[in-house]
Amino acid sequence: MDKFTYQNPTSIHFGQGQIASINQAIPKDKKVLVIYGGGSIKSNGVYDQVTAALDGFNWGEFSGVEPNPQYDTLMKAVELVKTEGYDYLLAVGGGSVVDGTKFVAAAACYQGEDPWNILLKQEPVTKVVPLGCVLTLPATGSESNGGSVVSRGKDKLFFGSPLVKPAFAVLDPQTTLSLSPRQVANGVVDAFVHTMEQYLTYPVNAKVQDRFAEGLLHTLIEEGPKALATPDDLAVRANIMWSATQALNGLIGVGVPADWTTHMIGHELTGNYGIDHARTLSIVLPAVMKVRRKEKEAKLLQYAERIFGLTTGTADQRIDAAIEKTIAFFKQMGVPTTLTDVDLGEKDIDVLIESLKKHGMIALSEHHDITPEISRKILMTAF
Ligand SMILES: NC(=O)c1ccc[n+]([C@@H]2O[C@H](COP(=O)([O-])OP(=O)(O)OC[C@H]3O[C@@H](n4cnc5c(N)ncnc54)[C@H](O)[C@@H]3O)[C@@H](O)[C@H]2O)c1
Repeated sequence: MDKFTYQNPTSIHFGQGQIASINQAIPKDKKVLVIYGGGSIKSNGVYDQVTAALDGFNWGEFSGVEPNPQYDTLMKAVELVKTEGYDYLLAVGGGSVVDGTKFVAAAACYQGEDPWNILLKQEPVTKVVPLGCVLTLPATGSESNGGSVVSRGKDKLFFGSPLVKPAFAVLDPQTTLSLSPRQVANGVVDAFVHTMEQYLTYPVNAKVQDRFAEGLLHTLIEEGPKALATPDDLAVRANIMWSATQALNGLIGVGVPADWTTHMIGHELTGNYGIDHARTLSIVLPAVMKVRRKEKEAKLLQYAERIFGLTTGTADQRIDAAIEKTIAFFKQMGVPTTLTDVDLGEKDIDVLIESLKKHGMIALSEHHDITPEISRKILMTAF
């Protein structure tokens, strides 16, 4: 196991009715800006619960943060924070709203030339407006990590800072009951791929992280299809919600290598073609598993045995079967697993490779050896 320092400062308020706890979680002297998306929180009762919990606070609101939050929209919120003197941000929504709020938190305190450089040039974040969140879509883990993904035109870029980890996150599974089957499936697949990207590398004798990751994979494989078949089952939603948080709150990733190739190629698919984030991952991950089967052999065999009980046949046969079972799980969740499924052809690959190069994604993987040519091979394998 590699050495690490781990701290997760986000207080989690989990369970039905926990939105009320934001009344105690935010300091009373703060002026709070509630940031949300297209308004689903107004039809599912979440907005009413949030406003009730903010009784007695000085607060305002900013709506309209899009899926794959857009820089120009977020900069309007930054302006509002500065002109109105908000000193606390409350994100209410899915990963896009939480990510967008993290950027607002950092950009509102940014002293440099252009806040886009936080993403483009990875300029360090030194000060932020504090933030908390009410999560309505279990998927990204953004509710208790320091990551954020923001889009500007076709550029979809990532920044990370411990300073933007939310101070608290409310996770009430009840809020997820209004999600469409598509968004439920996307969330399960996103959490599954986060786990895989921190697990499917090479062994470093990190038994706790491995078995924790395997527990999350088992849970998502068991509960994901149930969430589609019995959409009112709150117990299923609770298990998915907690899995998604644990998949990317840093815990399974400490002391082990990670391979974010699937996410980085996936961002180009969303940036260029608008494909839902999770649906890019279900297309790219099986191809990464196929192309990198030698580099990942030991962990692929462990995955085959511990997740799918595959113990007979040659190593190659077990790996093939594990990849097929992964694809079958994605198909069960109703997400695409090939570029053909989303109507892309070979001509689109040049566009994607150029975007990867433009964004500096030229040395991906746990070995930093996935060049644009290997990314091309991965994409060609994804048909
Ligand atoms: N910060 C991270 O660590 C991290 C990790 C992975 C992905 N991401 C990013 O997060 C974004 C995706 O976030 P997401 O998957 O949570 O989806 P999302 O926030 O984009 O939401 C998807 C859709 O679901 C709707 N929605 C949300 N909650 C709802 C509810 N309870 N009922 C009905 N509709 C609801 C939203 O309005 C939106 O239309 C992408 O930009 C992705 O790149 C971030």
